[in-house]
Amino acid sequence: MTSGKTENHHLAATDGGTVASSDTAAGGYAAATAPTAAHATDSNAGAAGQPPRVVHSRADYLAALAELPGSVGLVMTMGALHEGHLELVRQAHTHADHVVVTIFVNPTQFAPGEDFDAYPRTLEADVAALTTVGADLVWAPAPEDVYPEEPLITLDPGPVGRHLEGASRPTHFAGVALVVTKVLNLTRPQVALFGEKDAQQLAVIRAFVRDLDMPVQIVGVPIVRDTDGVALSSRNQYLSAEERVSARSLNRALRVADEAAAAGAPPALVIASARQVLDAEPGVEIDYVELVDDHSFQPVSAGHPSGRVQARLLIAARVGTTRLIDNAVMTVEVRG
Ligand SMILES: Nc1ncnc2c1ncn2[C@@H]1O[C@H](COP(=O)(O)OP(=O)(O)OP(=O)(O)O)[C@@H](O)[C@H]1O
Ligand SMILES: CC(C)(CO)[C@@H](O)C(=O)[O-]
Ligand code: BAL
Repeated sequence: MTSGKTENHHLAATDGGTVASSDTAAGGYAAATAPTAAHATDSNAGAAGQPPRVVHSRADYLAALAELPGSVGLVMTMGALHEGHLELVRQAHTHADHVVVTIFVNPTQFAPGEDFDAYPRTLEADVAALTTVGADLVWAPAPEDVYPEEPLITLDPGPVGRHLEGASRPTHFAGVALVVTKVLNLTRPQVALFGEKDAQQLAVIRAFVRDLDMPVQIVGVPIVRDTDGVALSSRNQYLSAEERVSARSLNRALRVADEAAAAGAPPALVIASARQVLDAEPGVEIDYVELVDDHSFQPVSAGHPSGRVQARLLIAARVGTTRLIDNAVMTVEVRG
């Protein structure tokens, strides 16, 4: 887990934190090698500049995994890859001998009326982007490869997953937990990496892995932001130019809240300071602004033991019709 200080570097738009210039990795890599099913069998397999092997069926995936000697680092994505995803892949290389990336828009985590159909599907560009950072294997399954039979089991994400995203999207984390558990069981990686942009998802996955004694190390990767401070997200593609400017208010709200926290503001005022920024932004409608204890992921509210708390401020807001999330860690002073 990163410290508040480190995380705050990722809040600023141009402060030397991890920044990227585009929401799609694809644009910059248009000329790179097209996807190939041919297996790179030489010793450079998985190295930057080498196209990854791409498989689709479950059987081909299991067979390809069996050909990878040594440890595996897993990066699960829904595709439409950007620098945030590529950073997960880069970090995966530092944790394991081989990097496996899954690209799958998982239907079970979308509720009716959400953007499952509209979600961008850009496999060719994704594979080109992965070639620039290197990956050994890409699994891009169809729904029937992941769910050959209608699942009978529903996973309950528990208290970590019931509020915030879990309240706004009540079936979401059950779907995430299901697909993550299935892919971890099929892949059996030593390490799996997830982004802190989806901080609650990461907390839910950590809880599952801990409570079910799943033999994998979960690594969280700090948020990668664009040069204007907006957290990279595949859904940023939905924004108009005007909405994109409004979207900057999420990061701005986090920074203002962080300053309030650093000045000793109590939790309610930290939250209010962020709300004020978002309320003032035309075209932005708040879903939630909440401060949670970064360990328990429960709200830092009245009754929380007093002292300095490593907290995480989480925002979900609609910018036009696009729902965006963002968050940052900050140290908050709680007085009894
Ligand atoms: N800006 C980012 N910084 C760090 N990690 C990220 C970032 N964006 C996505 N990730 C991580 O990449 C993994 C795959 O995420 P996903 O494919 O849903 O991308 P996304 O950009 O979050 O898409 P969406 O727009 O649907 O939220 C997740 O672990 C997610 O947290
Ligand atoms: C973890 C994940 C790939 C599961 O579908 C998805 O929720 C995502 O992209 O964050
Ligand atoms: N990265 C989050 C996946 C989702 O919103 O479904």
